[in-house]
Amino acid sequence: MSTTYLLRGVAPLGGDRTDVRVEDGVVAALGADASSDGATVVDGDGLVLLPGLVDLHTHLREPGREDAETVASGTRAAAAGGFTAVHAMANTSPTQDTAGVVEQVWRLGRDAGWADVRPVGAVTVGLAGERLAELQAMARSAAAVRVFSDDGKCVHDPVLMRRALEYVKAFDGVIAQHAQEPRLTDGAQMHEGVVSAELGLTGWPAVAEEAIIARDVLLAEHVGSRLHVCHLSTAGSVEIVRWAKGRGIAVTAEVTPHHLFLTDERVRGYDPRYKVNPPLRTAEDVEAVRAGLEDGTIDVVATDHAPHTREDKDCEWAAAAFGMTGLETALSVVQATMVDAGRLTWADVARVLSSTPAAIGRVAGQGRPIAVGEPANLTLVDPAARRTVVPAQQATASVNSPFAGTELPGAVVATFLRGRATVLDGVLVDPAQVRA
Ligand SMILES: NC(=O)N[C@@H](CC(=O)O)C(=O)O
Ligand SMILES: [Zn+2]
Ligand SMILES: [Zn+2]
Repeated sequence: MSTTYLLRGVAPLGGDRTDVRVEDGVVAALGADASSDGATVVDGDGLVLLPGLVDLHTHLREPGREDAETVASGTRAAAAGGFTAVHAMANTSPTQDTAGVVEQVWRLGRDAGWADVRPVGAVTVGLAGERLAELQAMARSAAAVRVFSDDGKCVHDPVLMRRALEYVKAFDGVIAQHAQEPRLTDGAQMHEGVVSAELGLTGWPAVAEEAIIARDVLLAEHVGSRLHVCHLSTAGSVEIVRWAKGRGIAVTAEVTPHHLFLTDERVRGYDPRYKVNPPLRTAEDVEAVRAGLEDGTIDVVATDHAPHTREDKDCEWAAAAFGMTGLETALSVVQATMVDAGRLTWADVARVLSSTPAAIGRVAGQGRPIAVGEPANLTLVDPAARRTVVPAQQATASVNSPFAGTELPGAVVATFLRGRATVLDGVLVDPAQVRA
């Protein structure tokens, strides 16, 4: 029998305080109807209750790079960050380009029990950009793939991109594009601008991202399919997506926490923790992505949690891998940059970090309203908490956080996956112990 919880005096979506009873995996009662009989009481004084967070863009690294992360360690990090579902990116080894591999990842997630794992299927075989992977077989597999991406690589061949967009319509899928024209980013090490010129590093121009997004929204319009833009990072990209939405094109876009917070000025110290794809941009770009998230042009915040081993990160700038961890700091960064700045409400946070990513990924039972009878996928947050990020204390198996040593607002007090606590009193609760 599962534990029953009474969340006392919590503020759903930051609104009025109420009691919430969690029983048998669902929200069983609200307000005066929510009795504490037989329940473990959680004091919710000052706490905001959100639907469990859903990440559209997570690298779990298994199979292939279990030295950087596993499905178990990555989903543990997800639970610690308040997530109840993650989309596991396809750039594993072997690539998630067959029904067999996506089912393996889905099963590892189910067995670990920390969060729902929705594998992303590769668009092309081996991410090579040459021929389409078995999209339909992945969609029809137990993993029920709906999001397809060659993330890390761009589907740069327009004919292949057109075919992929056409093909996924049959099973309500979406192509999530890593928008990067490869010929314009050959050997690029950071954002192309004033700082790259001063440092003498090969630059990565904004147009390399914007040209692909412009092409893809037109392709999506032409074939009448859904397009999702991964980790959009420039002011020009925001403008193109705003234009496309105005035209009625079915495009959605995500921004990462790090692109909401950090600029290319960080690269001056040559610390590879700040090396990421797409690169950290300018202060003007940061303001544009914040404004885009505020006005709804950008639909989603997605972590692009990209764990790397010390060997792959602790080296000279040019040799270091691209990527930063993010699952355990995402909510705090969104609070710092958007909520505390008065640009998003907690209800907006629920939209950009839960209901909209769940809708884009067609994730059943996640991102739902906090209402009686709904699955109890919930996150309880203390917005008044402050903490300094210490990567070695995080649940992720890697330490490449760009926020190490930074003080951030907010803390996850509890996470519930279908009524079972994966985090309680700010401490991870091992699913294996609950089952035993
Ligand atoms: N974001 C990154 O810098 N790296 C990602 C790939 C990606 O998201 O493009 C990775 O897999 O390490
Ligand atoms: Zn990417
Ligand atoms: Zn990625």
